[in-house]
Amino acid sequence: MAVYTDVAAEELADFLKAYDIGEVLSYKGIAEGVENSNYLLHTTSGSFFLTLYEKRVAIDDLPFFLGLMGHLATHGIVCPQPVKARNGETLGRLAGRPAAIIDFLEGVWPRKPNVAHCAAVGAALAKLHLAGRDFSMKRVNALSVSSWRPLFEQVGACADTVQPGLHDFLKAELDHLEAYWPRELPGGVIHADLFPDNVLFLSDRLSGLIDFYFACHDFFAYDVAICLNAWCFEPDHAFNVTKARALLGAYHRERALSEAEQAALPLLARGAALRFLLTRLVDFLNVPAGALVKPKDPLEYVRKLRFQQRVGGVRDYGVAILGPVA
Ligand SMILES: Nc1ncnc2c1ncn2[C@@H]1O[C@H](COP(=O)(O)OP(=O)(O)O)[C@@H](O)[C@H]1O
Ligand SMILES: N[C@@H](CCOP(=O)(O)O)C(=O)O
Repeated sequence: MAVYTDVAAEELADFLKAYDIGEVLSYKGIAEGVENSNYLLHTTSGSFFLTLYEKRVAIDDLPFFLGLMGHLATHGIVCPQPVKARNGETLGRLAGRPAAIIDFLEGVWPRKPNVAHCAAVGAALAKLHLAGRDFSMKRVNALSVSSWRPLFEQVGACADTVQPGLHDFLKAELDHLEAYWPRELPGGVIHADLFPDNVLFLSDRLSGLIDFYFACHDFFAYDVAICLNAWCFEPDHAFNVTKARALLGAYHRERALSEAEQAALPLLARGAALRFLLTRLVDFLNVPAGALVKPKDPLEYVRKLRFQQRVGGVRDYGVAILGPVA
């Protein structure tokens, strides 16, 4: 459950006066997600999603996120569209937080992703990267390699209360990544959080991408690495090369991964694992009093990072070097 900010019915009714989406019939806090306060909103005009943006979303970044969703839709990417108030604005303020209403997408996120899901996500990610090439707004990745040491220092010795020895493990990994992080790879707009809970399916068809609140400019292959970690491990923590091959192959057919991107993938996957390990650690150690949220397990990403540390090359992802696309 992620509701950090409660919304009183009177506040909501007043907020909705600025919109042309009918009268409230019901609104309920959403049990999923950990970053923002989300409500499923039913009005006499239909179903919507109301999001109150919390600590990790900077208000100045919201025009980028909301503008990106609008831009991607013009390129055929199915994603939520921000609802404009009568004054044309997509961003408002509710219960003391920046807030927006976006349309509700039908679909279910896969709790047990299969190989077909991984192929669909690989293709969708490549299409998203291509669609973002002419998006005019820019946003630096606030959670790239330069942000990881401050997160590590914020956690400090408390890391060892989560797992003995974790502090030194994190420090060694951070030193390595800062020393070897790639300087130059193809980049552009990336989603940066395309986990299964942010990809909706209707039956076996991918029906929508959601949660663009970490979207930014960074290496395309880094976004691929995030998906390798998020989609290609089994509940018993084993890496599934069939899923990885499906995801990488589908991506490559839409947007060819260069040899340099393929060579960098294992290191990028280590960085992607460390990034989510650090934010999960911070959240795990700092659950706000009274917040209705179930923090995600940092140790899941310790295991994923240890796997990625042992990867020697893309062959360990089940693919030979991906050649030119026919
Ligand atoms: N526009 C939408 N349409 C349908 N479901 C949505 C939409 N946005 C979010 N959800 C649902 O709410 C959950 C939490 O949303 P998400 O944006 O991931 O949370 P957070 O704001 O914490 O990142 C998602 O996993 C999904 O199930
Ligand atoms: N996907 C991240 C945390 C952010 O999750 P969200 O559902 O709030 O977008 C993770 O799994 O650590």
